[in-house]
Amino acid sequence: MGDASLQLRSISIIGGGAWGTALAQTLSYNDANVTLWAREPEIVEDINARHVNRVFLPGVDLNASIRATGDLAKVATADAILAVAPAQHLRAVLSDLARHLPVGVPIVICSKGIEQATGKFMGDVLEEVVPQATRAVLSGPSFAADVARGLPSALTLACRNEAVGRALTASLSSRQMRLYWSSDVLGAELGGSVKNVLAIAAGIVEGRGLGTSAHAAIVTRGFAELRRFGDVMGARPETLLGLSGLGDLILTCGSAQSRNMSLGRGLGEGRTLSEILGGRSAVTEGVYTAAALVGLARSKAVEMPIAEAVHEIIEGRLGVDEAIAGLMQRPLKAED
Ligand SMILES: NC(=O)C1=CN([C@@H]2O[C@H](COP(=O)(O)OP(=O)(O)OC[C@H]3O[C@@H](n4cnc5c(N)ncnc54)[C@H](O)[C@@H]3O)[C@@H](O)[C@H]2O)C=CC1
Ligand SMILES: O=C(CO)COP(=O)(O)O
Repeated sequence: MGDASLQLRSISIIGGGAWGTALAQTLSYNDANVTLWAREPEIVEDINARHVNRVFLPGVDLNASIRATGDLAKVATADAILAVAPAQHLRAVLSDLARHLPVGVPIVICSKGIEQATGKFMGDVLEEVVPQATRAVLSGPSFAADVARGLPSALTLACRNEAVGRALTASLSSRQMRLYWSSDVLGAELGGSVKNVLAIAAGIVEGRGLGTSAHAAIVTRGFAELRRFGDVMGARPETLLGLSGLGDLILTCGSAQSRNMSLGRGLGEGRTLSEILGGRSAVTEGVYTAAALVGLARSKAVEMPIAEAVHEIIEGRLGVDEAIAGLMQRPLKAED
């Protein structure tokens, strides 16, 4: 599959967190030079000198061919760029990168979130900041630690330009990471953003000891919210039912390996948000996306009671038990 003329010989990854590092690791075994941009000089040093990222991906020996840099100009000339900074910082990083970029370079959004200040998805942020780029999204069920260890995974690669999309799918797939091409860019990034908020709810249910029946209920009704929101936003139903939607929801809600799920679990156990966030350096996207998601849903008159409850708990306006009682006592209605 793919257009040989678009074969990627060099790939740059913007973001030296767990996911950027895991992607660098898996792609370094394909036939491409991989360069990772990290914001922290100690991570650049760790990767170049010791082939590890002890802060964000401890315990993984990285391929010595991966080069790291703190200079955005050095990563701008690659055949494709993977953008993996946290959602609330992506605009700033892309703005710094923009002036170094050639026209038409494919930029693949791998971050999952909605910008709080604007309510925009990352693809829209990219289009605003780097209008000359070809936009793509890589999303699906994939814990960085699994991918970095070479365990099998399957993800969606979305790009409206079919030739570029198929070329990216071919070049970024590996024996361990199987990609499926889609032209639904918004649908592919919507699932990954919304599931982080829903995973906090699933974690709360677990932390509160509400049982596996309640867990199944929250994931299923959460998916109903994701689908309702996706329909109104213009995502395709098959995308929402695919890897980037239902697939990532199942993964993230079902494992405490998820930062979002484990944060919810902590809240359910009675810990405060600041206690939980104070003890971690990793980004927990759902905490920041919840407000943006609820704002967008309200503006489009989409009912999302679970996302609303998560938002109210995060804002400190609602207790966990009140939120659960509120969800259980909503007026009875047809299942949709
Ligand atoms: N970790 C995972 O398993 C996966 C993560 N993702 C997504 O990838 C994105 C990045 O997450 P991770 O790599 O896990 O991050 P991480 O939690 O491992 O590391 C935090 C990252 O945030 C960066 N950062 C902190 N402050 C910043 C600032 N002011 N400006 C720019 N960058 C800043 C750090 O440099 C570091 O790269 C997120 O949107 C996440 O949802 C997607 C799939 C899997
Ligand atoms: O997006 C992810 C898996 O697909 C990672 O989820 P967390 O950010 O909740 O750890």
